[in-house]
Amino acid sequence: MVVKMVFESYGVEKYYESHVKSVNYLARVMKYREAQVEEAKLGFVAHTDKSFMSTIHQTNQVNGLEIKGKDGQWFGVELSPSSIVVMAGDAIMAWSNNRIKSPHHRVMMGEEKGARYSIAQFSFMEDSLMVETPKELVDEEHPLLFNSFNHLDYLKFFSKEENRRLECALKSYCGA
Ligand SMILES: O=C(O)CCC(=O)C(=O)O
Ligand SMILES: [Fe+2]
Repeated sequence: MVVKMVFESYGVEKYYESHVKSVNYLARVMKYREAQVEEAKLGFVAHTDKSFMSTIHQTNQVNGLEIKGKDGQWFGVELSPSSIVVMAGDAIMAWSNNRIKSPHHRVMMGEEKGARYSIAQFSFMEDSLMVETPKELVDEEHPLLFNSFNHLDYLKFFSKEENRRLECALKSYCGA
């Protein structure tokens, strides 16, 4: 639904049908233990998602998700039991020619409130297709910033130890 709105808002809804037909989904259930000592608060290291789009649903009342804002400051998100976070991944950042940014996020755990549970779903483009910026999103003011790429090959690139520490893996992988 959100992806459809994004396609419509950029006037490229004609690509939406073929897009939804060519994404696969991966779901992951997470349990984060409460921090045992002051230093051990990091539940999930800061990262950007490598997906096209992600959704995160926290299944209990223990918050911990933090997002890095444009100003570089981290802020925590308080999630109600019914809320679903929609997070842009690296692939939609490339697709949108950098209009939509994939934010850095992490999970920080406190010591008191007990374990945190969440379910995340990630969408990925099928192997036979490329993540490609629609030509409508490229013009003189917005030159093409990312070359088209195979999504699974990008995941393989990122899974290599030496590429995990890159400041922006996407730019290193397919920056134009
Ligand atoms: O559990 C969360 O809130 C975030 C999980 C996450 O960022 C991820 O799995 O990529
Ligand atoms: Fe994530």
